[in-house]
Amino acid sequence: MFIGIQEPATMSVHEIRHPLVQHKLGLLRQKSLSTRSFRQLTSEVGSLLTYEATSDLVLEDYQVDTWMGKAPAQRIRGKKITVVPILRAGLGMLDGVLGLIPSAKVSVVGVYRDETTLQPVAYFEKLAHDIDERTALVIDPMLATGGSMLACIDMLKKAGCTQIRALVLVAAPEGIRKVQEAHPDVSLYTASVDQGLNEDGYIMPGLGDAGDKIFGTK
Ligand SMILES: O=P(O)(O)OC[C@H]1O[C@H](OP(=O)(O)OP(=O)(O)O)[C@H](O)[C@@H]1O
Ligand SMILES: O=c1cc[nH]c(=O)[nH]1
Ligand SMILES: [Mg+2]
Repeated sequence: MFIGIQEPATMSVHEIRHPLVQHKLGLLRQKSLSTRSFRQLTSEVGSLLTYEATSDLVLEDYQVDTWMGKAPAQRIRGKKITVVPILRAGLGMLDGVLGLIPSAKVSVVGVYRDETTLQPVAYFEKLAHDIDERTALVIDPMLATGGSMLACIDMLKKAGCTQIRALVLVAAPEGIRKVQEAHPDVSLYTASVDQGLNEDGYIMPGLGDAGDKIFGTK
């Protein structure tokens, strides 16, 4: 029997208004931020989004042996999670997510957005062999047009994965709509639903090019 998180029939969008998340998001938006600080904050917000996205994991009761004998305790039932970073920028959130779920399997997906057409180009896929039994937490700092997230979800579903949650630092309404229409069963956790996209497909105000900021490539 699959024991995981039960997904609602329609896509739910969770904008996490927690003060720590909003404070860190403000810092991430600063124009002059070092690669080191951007990387650190991306990981921290990734961790806080994970905390929210796992708040309905199913618990089971058990007895723990303590210093004074048996005592009632609870543990997560199943523990079947795979984290799915979308290369490259998704790697920036991975440490933070694994900090809270250290034993999760990691399924890596490579997708980049063609700079001219804005269309997603899938180039890598290495998924947990039992992904059909796992809840997937897809991580990517940016949901812009939604093309990259859609390409990733398509890969996961093709491999038999039925429980998918997307964790992004910032989301554009255009991308949310696209994912919502194609995959209403996928829930989204984000620090901010931003204003929208500019003519180059960048999120406004967004974070700029997250991949370049995490890896220091521009
Ligand atoms: O919603 P979309 O319009 O598809 O855009 C979002 C994608 O763009 C960025 O990746 P990018 O293509 O820059 O690749 P990188 O992470 O390797 O820099 C970002 O990390 C998302 O994956
Ligand atoms: O605003 C955006 C859009 C796509 N990719 C980014 O890194 N930033
Ligand atoms: Mg990039």
